[in-house]
Amino acid sequence: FEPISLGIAIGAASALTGYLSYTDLYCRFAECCREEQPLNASALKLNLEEKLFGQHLATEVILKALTGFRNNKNPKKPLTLSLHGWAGTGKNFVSQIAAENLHPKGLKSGFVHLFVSTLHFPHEQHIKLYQDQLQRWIRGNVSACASSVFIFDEMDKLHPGVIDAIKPFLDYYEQIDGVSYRKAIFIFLSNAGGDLITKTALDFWRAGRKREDIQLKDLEPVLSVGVFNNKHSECPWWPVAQRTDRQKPHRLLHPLPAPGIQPREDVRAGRDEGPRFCHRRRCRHQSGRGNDVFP
Ligand SMILES: Nc1ncnc2c1ncn2[C@@H]1O[C@H](COP(=O)(O)OP(=O)(O)OP(=O)(O)O)[C@@H](O)[C@H]1O
Repeated sequence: FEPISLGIAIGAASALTGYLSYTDLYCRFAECCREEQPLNASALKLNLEEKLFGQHLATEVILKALTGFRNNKNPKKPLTLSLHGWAGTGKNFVSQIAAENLHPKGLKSGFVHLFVSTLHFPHEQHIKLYQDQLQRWIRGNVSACASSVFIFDEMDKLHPGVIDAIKPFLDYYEQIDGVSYRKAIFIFLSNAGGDLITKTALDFWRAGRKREDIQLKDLEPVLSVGVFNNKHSECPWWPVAQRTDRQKPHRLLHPLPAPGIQPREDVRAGRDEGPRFCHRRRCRHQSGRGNDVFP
């Protein structure tokens, strides 16, 4: 079939049968947010099992957290996942799998936003600018799509000032200026604690135990003390973790020798003044102001 004729044929058939709504038709050709659409848990499970190796805890926790969150019509706060592990253990990889299952275009989606600390927030002297632009970015994109996904890579290298800019979106707020952040998903990737996770795995191996025997309870105390409870921790967003843990300590999950996970949900609702809509590769100001620092 030739695509234009096929499109017209589908349109005509839809109009005649009433089978496809305008939205359905539109979303066949353009990317739609589809925030109400539940997550296909079987597809996500299959994806994780087939593509992600050696990360049974990450698989289990991500699957549980994402399906539970997306199938909840009224989440109290956004979902926050924190993945820990050494370099090359699959944190970005698993984030991509998660993103693709939330928005089919994955990292190419206008609803999935990837930030790399050293790339997007490199200069300490520009922290105020980063804070302002990041908050506008999040507001603008959550206004456009409530189920937007924000991935922050290299969290351990992110300036605390920038983390302060993210924190309000993770907290419990019903609404801020009419925008709800409850359906947004924040994924933080960090090398912090990677050595501790690896040491635990090594201890298991030396004791003749299988990697799959490692359970969350084996990692939680190690990471809690070594990363989150340590004044000199590389994990600069400890205050967020601390507050959340106090609220829901049972949600503090620690993963494996690689994507270690620490899912917890945080929430906050907010509203955007709506001055602009930002997408992953560009930021357009409705007011006609200049571009953001983000690519
Ligand atoms: N557990 C895994 N299962 C399958 N493939 C993996 C796994 N870990 C890493 N890989 C492969 O290695 C590549 C690099 O991994 P990835 O970028 O996800 O690591 P990372 O933990 O994010 O590292 P960094 O901390 O340096 O950002 C992935 O694109 C993937 O192809």
